[in-house]
Amino acid sequence: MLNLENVVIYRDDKPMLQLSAEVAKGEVLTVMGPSGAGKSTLLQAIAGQLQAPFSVSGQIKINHVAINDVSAHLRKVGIMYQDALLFEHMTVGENIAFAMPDNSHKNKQMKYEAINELLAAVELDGIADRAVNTLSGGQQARVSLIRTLASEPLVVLLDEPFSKLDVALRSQIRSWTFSQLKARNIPTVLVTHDNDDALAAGGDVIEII
Ligand SMILES: Nc1ncnc2c1ncn2[C@@H]1O[C@H](COP(=O)(O)OP(=O)(O)OP(=O)(O)O)[C@@H](O)[C@H]1O
Repeated sequence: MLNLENVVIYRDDKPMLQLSAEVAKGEVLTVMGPSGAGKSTLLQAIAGQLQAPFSVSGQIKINHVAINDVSAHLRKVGIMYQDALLFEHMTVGENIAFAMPDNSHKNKQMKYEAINELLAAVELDGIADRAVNTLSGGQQARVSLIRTLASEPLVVLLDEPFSKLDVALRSQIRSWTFSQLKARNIPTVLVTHDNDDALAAGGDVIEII
């Protein structure tokens, strides 16, 4: 569960955005609002990655624990952006393996079986050994999703992750993404300008101004 309790984000010490919300496991909170309102900055705050000139007050809690009380590498927040941001010089399998927690599998064989299972869930069976730069945009988007899930996040933040995909692919990858997040009971915050994204997410929508 993700709780945002009286969260206020400041830019140069001036309040820019205020928000309280609760996102249950498997639910998606959609945040909409005009360009520049501070949506991406809010995601940075939830990830505990806020940098000057921004600051935050209030409480951000993941499973009832304030993020400030957890060191950065243990926060387990997965973020997806509009670019897949994969490591171009690695294979698909290496990209996913890199995201997996060190202790997630007993040996390499089990790790690769898990990777293939994840890839199969988005109809990408058998591409673990392909170089990332030989994949189409839609395939890269799916690998990016799988890589995020492989990191076993407690919370996922989606910053316009579908906006560069063409219309047909967009709705398919969107439904894959939401069904995978729901199946894993992951609370998710989606930032988007697209009403169809918000509808597909199926959860509460907050409009910030
Ligand atoms: N490093 C920075 N220093 C100062 N101001 C910044 C910095 N980064 C972003 N901003 C400003 O802070 C405000 C919030 O930016 P943010 O990217 O969070 O908005 P957004 O709602 O996500 O916008 P968009 O919908 O266009 O992505 C904007 O006015 C932006 O110009």
